[in-house]
Amino acid sequence: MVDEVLSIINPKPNQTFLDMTFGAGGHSREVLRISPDTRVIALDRDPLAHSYAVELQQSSESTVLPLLGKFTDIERLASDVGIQPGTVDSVLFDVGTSSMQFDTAERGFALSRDGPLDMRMDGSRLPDQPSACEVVNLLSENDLYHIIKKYGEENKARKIANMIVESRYAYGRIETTQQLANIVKSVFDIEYKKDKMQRHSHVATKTFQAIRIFVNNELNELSNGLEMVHRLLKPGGVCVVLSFHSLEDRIAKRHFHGINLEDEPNMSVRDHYRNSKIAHSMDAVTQIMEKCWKPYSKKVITPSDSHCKENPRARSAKLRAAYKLEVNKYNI
Ligand SMILES: C[S@@+](CC[C@H](N)C(=O)[O-])C[C@H]1O[C@@H](n2cnc3c(N)ncnc32)[C@H](O)[C@@H]1O
Repeated sequence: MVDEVLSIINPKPNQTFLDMTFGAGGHSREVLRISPDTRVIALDRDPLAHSYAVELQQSSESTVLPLLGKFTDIERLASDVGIQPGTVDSVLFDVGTSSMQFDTAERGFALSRDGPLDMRMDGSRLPDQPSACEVVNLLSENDLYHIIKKYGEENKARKIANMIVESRYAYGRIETTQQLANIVKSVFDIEYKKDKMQRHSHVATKTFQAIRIFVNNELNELSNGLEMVHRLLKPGGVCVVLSFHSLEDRIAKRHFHGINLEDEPNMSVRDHYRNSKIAHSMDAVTQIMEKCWKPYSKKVITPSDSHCKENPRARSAKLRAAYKLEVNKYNI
């Protein structure tokens, strides 16, 4: 959805564009093609993606500032290169894994390629960050259940967590993506099932997604990152979030539109309203969040049918955008 993203960002000379997910630099390069005099700040937590941003900086006539770090490092990193709060014109989060990460078996993201169970977007640069291997082998059955249920929205989470722990006892450490895929597969009678969009997806897809989200703390990163970029944006500046699954889209929606209790998983609206104290505090949170952003559109933007035919992977893409309102309520 590059065209949609660019038409919302609408880059102009002397403006500052913050690419929070540089990856292979597809979006940043398009911004510079349209507007070479836009300054691009290129963040990524992945050292390989960062090296591409450095290459772009060295080969381009434009101003490119490569930053290595996570969304939640952005205020510190931006300040280190002289970017002050309230000075950025546009921001893009194109969240999820890049094809460079997914297609490299050694990174351990893909269940279709056998590799070590790793899944760390930062590679090994942060010594304290656990890999997928440590998560799968060291966490309790109950913790694994919660991760697979919450981040994978997997109905068979309980059985899968149990099977992982049984396999650890029976066969020792689970080291590879194929071992984990086979353990999950043994809980199902089939290898592939149809997803909501009637595609055939491997039965371990949701479990892999859940573990990846946990390893990289992806949902907290996005939520806290949105608060930080709000402070960096100018009033009237725009933030775009392009996501590929519902958990991330829900976070963007919460920030840009406020909380809709009807949308909250595992949460009964009636239960909340039974306790008026909670209902009151939820109302207050909603109001504060709504005053931070003015949504670009009421509804989520999805790719056209023709776009999906050209690029089937884009089918689950969801785009939301919002403008920063004058008053920054996050600062109170
Ligand atoms: C889908 S790719 C972006 C592709 C990019 N827009 C392009 O056109 O090439 C997502 C990128 O975001 C990075 N990423 C994901 N979560 C991040 C986080 N919390 N902090 C920094 N980078 C992150 C990943 O490392 C990955 O390179």
